[in-house]
Amino acid sequence: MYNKLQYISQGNTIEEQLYNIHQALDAGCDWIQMRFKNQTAKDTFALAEAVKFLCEEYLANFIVNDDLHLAELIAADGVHLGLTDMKIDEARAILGNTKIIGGTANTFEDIQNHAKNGADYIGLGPFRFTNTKEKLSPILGLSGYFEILQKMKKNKITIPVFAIGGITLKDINPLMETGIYGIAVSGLITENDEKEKLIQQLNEKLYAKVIV
Ligand SMILES: Cc1ncc(COP(=O)(O)OP(=O)(O)O)c(N)n1
Ligand SMILES: Cc1ncsc1CCOP(=O)(O)O
Ligand SMILES: [Mg+2]
Repeated sequence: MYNKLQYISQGNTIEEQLYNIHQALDAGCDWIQMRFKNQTAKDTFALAEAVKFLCEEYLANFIVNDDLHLAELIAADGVHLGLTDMKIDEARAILGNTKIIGGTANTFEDIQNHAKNGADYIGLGPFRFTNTKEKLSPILGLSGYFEILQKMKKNKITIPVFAIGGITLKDINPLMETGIYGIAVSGLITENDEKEKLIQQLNEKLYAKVIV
């Protein structure tokens, strides 16, 4: 089973990225998604190699945002694909069944398609506005998650759903009550000065028993 907390990396340079990822690993994150936008192929490859090495050292899962070929090249644990990235079934055909493939969703229909096409998990969002990503899809809010998770239940779709977008500690209990599996966060961890304490608090809430 997957960890319930995924850290999405931040940083405009290789050094910033490595610093942030290292801090997250040190503080107890065991699932990293490397998200390094608008960079040269050379720098992205160099960062990916370094992150792979770090994640191996910390026994953490390592997935790459957007770039399936990079994930394949460096033998990452998987890839996260958005609605405008490579299609999930195409990615599955290339990566095989042993790698993790996550897919972004903003609607129930997106989830249906991803589940049918062989995704391992869904990143459903945005929960609320965030500065971390440009061109956000429509904001779902708690009611959006509730509606979509109810439809999943009705249609017996059981793929794990990770909430994403502007999530803070106090959002976790209400979000978990909608039936999500976990969360993917970037700013919350990157910008916190007491990361170890934060991650412990996040995990306590994420792994508390919730009856849905
Ligand atoms: C876990 C998770 N969920 C959603 C996203 C968003 O992916 P995408 O829509 O492709 O946007 P970018 O991250 O590529 O800007 C994600 N990265 N991770
Ligand atoms: C990648 C992505 N996709 C939807 S919101 C988002 C950013 C999440 O980052 P943060 O946790 O800082 O809001
Ligand atoms: Mg993407």
